Amino acid sequence: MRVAVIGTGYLGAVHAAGMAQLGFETVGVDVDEAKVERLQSGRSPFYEPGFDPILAEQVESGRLRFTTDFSQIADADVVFIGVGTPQKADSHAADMTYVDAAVASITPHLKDGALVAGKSTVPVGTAQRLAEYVAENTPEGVTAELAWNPEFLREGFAVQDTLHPDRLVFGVTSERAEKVLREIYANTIEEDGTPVVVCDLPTAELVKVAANSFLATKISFINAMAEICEAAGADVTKLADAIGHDARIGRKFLNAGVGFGGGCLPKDIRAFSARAGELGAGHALEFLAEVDKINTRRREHVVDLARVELGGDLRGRRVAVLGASFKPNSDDVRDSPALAVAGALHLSGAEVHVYDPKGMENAAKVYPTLTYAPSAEEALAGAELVIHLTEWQQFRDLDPAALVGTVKQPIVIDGRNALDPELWRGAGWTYIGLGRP
Ligand SMILES: NC(=O)c1ccc[n+]([C@@H]2O[C@H](COP(=O)([O-])OP(=O)(O)OC[C@H]3O[C@@H](n4cnc5c(N)ncnc54)[C@H](O)[C@@H]3O)[C@@H](O)[C@H]2O)c1
Ligand SMILES: O=c1ccn([C@@H]2O[C@H](COP(=O)(O)OP(=O)(O)O[C@H]3O[C@H](CO)[C@@H](O)[C@H](O)[C@H]3O)[C@@H](O)[C@H]2O)c(=O)[nH]1
Repeated sequence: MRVAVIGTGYLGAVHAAGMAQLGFETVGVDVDEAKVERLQSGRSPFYEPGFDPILAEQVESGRLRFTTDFSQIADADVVFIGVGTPQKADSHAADMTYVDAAVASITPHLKDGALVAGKSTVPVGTAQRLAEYVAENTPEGVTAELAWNPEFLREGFAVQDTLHPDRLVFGVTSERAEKVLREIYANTIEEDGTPVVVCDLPTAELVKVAANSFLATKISFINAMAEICEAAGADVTKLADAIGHDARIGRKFLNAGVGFGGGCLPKDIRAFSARAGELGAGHALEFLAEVDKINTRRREHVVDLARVELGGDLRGRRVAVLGASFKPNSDDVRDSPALAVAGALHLSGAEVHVYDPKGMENAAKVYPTLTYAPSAEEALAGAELVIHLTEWQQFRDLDPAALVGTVKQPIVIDGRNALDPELWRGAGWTYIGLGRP
């Protein structure tokens, strides 16, 4: 079988390389010429652990190629759609222009029997609408079908999650579509025993936003507990350990701190709520507005803490921010809590020096007025306050004893509760965790 992947961002590029790695001849199509050129030369346009070698190897083998020419999908048996669905500029809803444009661009080139498999995260009802569009607009004599196959990969683990997902969801309208998808994913289904959930189109679309809503709710739940712990003088990390031992709750996604960000969780809960409203079921998801509010409050809380630690006025105060990407092992700064905090401090007049191992190039595009330091040590030099906001291993490994003499004032706010309080306090620092005494 031959595969095409439309949209070669974080999802699509890794999916395309994964498909090639599984032995399928694969073409990745994107409208971004620079991105396509870079990918075609075997170099990744973004940082994702383990991706570069697979990309280089598959492009080199000739099994994987990238183009801006949509007619190159003409021999594809399966065409995956992985273009962006960002939040609209003027509302909480998802911007569907990219998905609609991608489907309009491939439809004239689809071959008879092709399966279009949507992977982008979309408002429920999109798949049915696109299925009708494809059925009505394929060339004379061509019958093509549409399925929805949502993607659950995590950035930082994208390669592993693409090749060995926890589960597969096939939203289909025919046995044939299910059979094609089972063939595509035969490797993981047979070797890993990956569970497959076969369902209708709207259920497949909803599984994706339901999963992200649950994850976001879990994080905001523990951050709400952090607020209570702060008020009561309790420790949210111990609380999370204790409730997490209950297998029904589980410890994962109970790390309290500055909250969730990224190109998925924040915009997905908002788009889901907006769509529920359109369906007349907005009341069912009112709690997601609270989840969002708790999350935003965490960022504000860190800025407030910084202001208090610096005596009430941030103007002219030198602050080191460790972290720019929305999570470690990624260069993605979309809706990054670290950058939101750094930006707010800067707007309040602080002199902010940011360091991140991989996210600084992207950060500088979004926040060009912040100062970017070439190393963590240089960000810290002369700082009156250090704020740790993205828990890269490199930051966990910092030696507080070696750094204590380089700052003007040894105070650290650990916005991820990931540094060792005893170690930092033992080295002479004032350590402030979130939701911890
Ligand atoms: N990033 C993730 O971890 C992840 C995981 C699961 C699902 N998703 C979902 O997958 C989708 C893509 O996310 P992403 O993070 O890869 O986004 P991204 O912004 O990194 O990539 C999107 C790509 O689509 C391209 N594009 C836009 N319009 C196009 C068109 N008409 N034709 C061809 N290409 C076009 C863009 O140039 C860009 O390269 C979103 O719906 C997102 O919610 C993302
Ligand atoms: O206990 C936790 C866990 C995560 N986070 C934060 O939550 C955000 C999202 O983290 P994560 O979910 O690991 O990253 P993503 O790569 O955005 O992945 C999510 O979004 C993707 C896109 O939809 C889905 O495919 C994934 O399954 C889903 O986990 C990040 O800012 C994390 O710092 C916390 O604050 N506390």
